[in-house]
Amino acid sequence: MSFLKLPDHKTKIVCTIGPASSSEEVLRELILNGMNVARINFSHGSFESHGKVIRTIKKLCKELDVVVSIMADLPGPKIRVGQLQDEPLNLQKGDKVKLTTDKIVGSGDLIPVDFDKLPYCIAKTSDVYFNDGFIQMRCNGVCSNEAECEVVVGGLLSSHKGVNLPGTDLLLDPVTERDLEIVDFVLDEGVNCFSVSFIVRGTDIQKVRDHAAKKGRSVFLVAKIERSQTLNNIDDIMDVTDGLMVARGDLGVEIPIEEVPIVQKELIHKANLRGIPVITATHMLESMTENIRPTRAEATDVANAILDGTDAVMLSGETAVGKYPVETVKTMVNIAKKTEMWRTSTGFGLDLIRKGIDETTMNISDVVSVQVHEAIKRLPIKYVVIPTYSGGTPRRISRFKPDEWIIAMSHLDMTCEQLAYSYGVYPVKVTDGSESIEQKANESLRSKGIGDPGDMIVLTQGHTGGTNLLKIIELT
Ligand SMILES: Nc1ncnc2c1ncn2[C@@H]1O[C@H](COP(=O)(O)OP(=O)(O)OP(=O)(O)O)[C@@H](O)[C@H]1O
Ligand SMILES: CC(=O)C(=O)O
Ligand SMILES: [K+]
Ligand SMILES: [Mg+2]
Repeated sequence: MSFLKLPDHKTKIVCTIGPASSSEEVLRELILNGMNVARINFSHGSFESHGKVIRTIKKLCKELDVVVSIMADLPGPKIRVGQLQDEPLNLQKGDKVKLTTDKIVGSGDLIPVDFDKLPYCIAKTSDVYFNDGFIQMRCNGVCSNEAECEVVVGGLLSSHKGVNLPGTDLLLDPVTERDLEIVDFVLDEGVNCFSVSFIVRGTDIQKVRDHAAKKGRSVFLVAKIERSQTLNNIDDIMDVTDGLMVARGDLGVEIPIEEVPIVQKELIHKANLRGIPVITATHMLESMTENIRPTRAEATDVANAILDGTDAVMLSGETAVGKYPVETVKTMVNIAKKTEMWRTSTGFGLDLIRKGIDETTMNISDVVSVQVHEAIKRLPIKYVVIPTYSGGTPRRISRFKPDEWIIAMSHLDMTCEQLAYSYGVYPVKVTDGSESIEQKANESLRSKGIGDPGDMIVLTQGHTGGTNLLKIIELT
C-alpha cells in the first residue's frame, strides 16, 4: 500500500532531460518535486544516453509508484549549426562570416550549417537567425556552398544551436527519415509518446501514427506548433493530434515576436475546447539556467500561461543543462500552486472556457462532463473518479479546470501515461476485475491513501463508445 500524497499543483510540469538531469539522483528529485512528463530532445545526445535515461525513469516510476510520461521530441527538419572549435563564438555587429555546408569543424569566420540546400534557399531571403532568433545575420551573397553574411545582431553562438530562415520554403518534409528511425528506437524502449516538430499539416502527424501502426503500436502524439504556415491548418491538425505544444522558441522566430502572446492564448483556448492537452514551452524560467531565482517577467509568464488555460508548462535548458534543475521545478510548482489557488477563489477565465464548451456541439459524453462540472459546483464533492479506457472522459472534465482532483482509473499503462499531460488529472493504474465501479473506486482510492469514509465523490460510468452515467456516492 502506498500513501503518496496527491500533488499540491494541478498544472502538469514537463522537464527536458539532459546532462544536468540524467542521473538517477536528479531524476528522482525531479519526480518527487512534481515532474509529470520527462521530455527527451532527440536533437541532442545519443541513443545510448537516451536509452539509459528512459530505463532509469521507468525504474523510478515503479519504485516510487507514480506515473511519469516520457515524451520523445523528434527533431524534424530543424537546421542546426555544426561543431565549432572554440565556443561560444562571440559574434559582434558588423562581423563578416561565411556559412558553409561543408562538414567541417567551424573556426574563425567560417561556420558550418547542416543544411545542403542552404545556398539555394538563402538566395530567396536575406535574414538568417540563430539560437531561437537571438542572433541575426544578413546574407550579402552566395558562392557555391557558402553564404557570405554580416552580423546584424550579435551574441554568443554555440555548436548545434538552431538556425531559422523565416518565411522561406525549405523544401523539407516535416517528418524526416531520421525521425522515423528515432520512432523505431523509442518504441523498442517501450515508450509511445512523441512530440513532432515543425509539422505543417495533419498529415504530418498521421505519418508518424501510420509508421508506428505498421509495427502494431499505437502512439500519443503532441503536435508542436512552431511555424507560421502551421497556424493556417490548425483545425485540420487538431482533428488528428492527441496533444498540442506552443513551441515558442521556434515560433517566436518564424512569426513576429509580438504575435506570440496572442497565438499562445488562441491555441490554448482552441485546444481546451476540444479537450486536447496543451503544453506551453520555452523560456518559461530561462534565467534559472544560470541563476537560482527567476525574473519577475518569467514568474509572471508561468502564471499567465496557466491563466490562459494551459494544461502543462515546460522547462527546456533550465532542467537539461541548467545549474539548478530541481530548484527550477520547485519554483515552477510554487507559481502553479499560487496561481491555481487564486483562480479557484476568483473563477478568473473559467467562465470563458465554460461558455465556449456550452457553445460547442455535444455528444453524450460531453453532456455528462458538463453535468459532472455542475455537480462539483453545487455539492461538497471531494473527488471526481473516472474509470477510463482511452482517457477521453477525464480529459473532457479536465477542460473545466476544477479544483477537485480527477482520479482517472485505467488498467492500461498507456492511458495512465497519456493522462500525465492533462490538468488536474491523477491517473491510477487498476486491475481489470469484475467488481462494481463503486467497489473499484473505493479500492483504488484506499490503495493510494486518498480520501476518507463519508467523503462525497462523483463517479462516471460508460459502456463502449462513451460515458453515459453519473453517480454521486459516499466513500465507504
Ligand atoms: N540530451 C541533451 N544533451 C545535451 N544537451 C542538451 C540535451 N537536451 C537539451 N540540451 C541543451 O539544452 C538546450 C535547450 O534545450 P531545448 O530542448 O530547448 O533544445 P533546442 O535545441 O533549443 O531546440 P528545440 O527544442 O527546438 O529542439 C539545447 O539547446 C541544448 O544545448
Ligand atoms: C520546444 C521547441 O521546440 C521550441 O520552443 O521551439
Ligand atoms: K527538437
Ligand atoms: Mg522548436
